[in-house]
Amino acid sequence: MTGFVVKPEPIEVPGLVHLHTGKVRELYRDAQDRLVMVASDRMSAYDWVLPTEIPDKGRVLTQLSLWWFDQLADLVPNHVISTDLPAGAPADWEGRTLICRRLDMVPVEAVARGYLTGSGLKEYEVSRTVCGLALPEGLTDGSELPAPIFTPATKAEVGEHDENVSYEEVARRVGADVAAELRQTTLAVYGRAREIARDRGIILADTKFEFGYDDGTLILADEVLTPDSSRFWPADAWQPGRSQPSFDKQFVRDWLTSPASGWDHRGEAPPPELPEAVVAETSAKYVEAYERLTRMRWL
Ligand SMILES: N#Cc1c(N)ncnc1-c1cnn(Cc2cccc(F)c2)c1
Repeated sequence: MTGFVVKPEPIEVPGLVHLHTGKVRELYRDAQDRLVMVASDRMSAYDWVLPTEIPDKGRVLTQLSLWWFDQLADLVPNHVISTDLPAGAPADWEGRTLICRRLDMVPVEAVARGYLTGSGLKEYEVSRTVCGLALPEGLTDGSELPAPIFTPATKAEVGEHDENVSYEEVARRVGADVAAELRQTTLAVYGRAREIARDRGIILADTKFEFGYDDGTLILADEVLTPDSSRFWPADAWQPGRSQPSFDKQFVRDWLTSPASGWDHRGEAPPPELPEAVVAETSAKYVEAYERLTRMRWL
């Protein structure tokens, strides 16, 4: 259950209709029936939206997503129309706002995994499968899979975990043709992205895409290949058999699980505010992810 310590009130902007408050993003619709996606500086960890924001996180991850959309444009079209600020929007939305085509969304979280961890590991430990796909014996937390797999999930209610489903269940829900196109495109995009990341010393362990259709064409939507939608691991610290250090969340996880926080992440109490040092280190990690992946300086 992803909880908010304090659920944010959406900002009212003339001409925009607020549609949804996500864990770390807001969704609006404009007068031209386009979507306006605004990335906040909120961060989630241990199924909570933390009370402390991470400076510049929303802007860094939006610019990273735009860079990935560009890297992938030959594989799949995307939903971004522009990054122009809607009239009357707050100035601090600059750089973290995407104006997007409104699509007929496929109600499936299109997940690709190249490594075994998280919910996939949990299923594997019971059944030696993930989403019903048989995997070899002997795999452990962080193991590289023999080949990347498509492991779809159904979108959970706000605050709940997505539920892994089989490919056959996806085909039952959206039809065989859409299921096949979803799997093929997800694995092609993951394959390209994992190579780009690996060339930069970063393992893209897994990632979640959202797709929609526009006039019969499959379109890549949402945000893509950010540390919020993906697991990024520093390649030089990869060691199967244990939980891998997260590229962006490790400082926060380490502090929240240390005696210094006075918090039990398995309990019901909301998490405490983060110390300034942890905030600064985490903000720097998002900038580092941007600079290493894009090979551009974050100015
Ligand atoms: N992307 C996209 C999209 C599109 N291009 N067309 C129609 N619907 C969506 C859409 C609907 N929900 N979401 C998830 C979402 C994203 C961002 C913030 C949130 F709060 C929630 C995406």
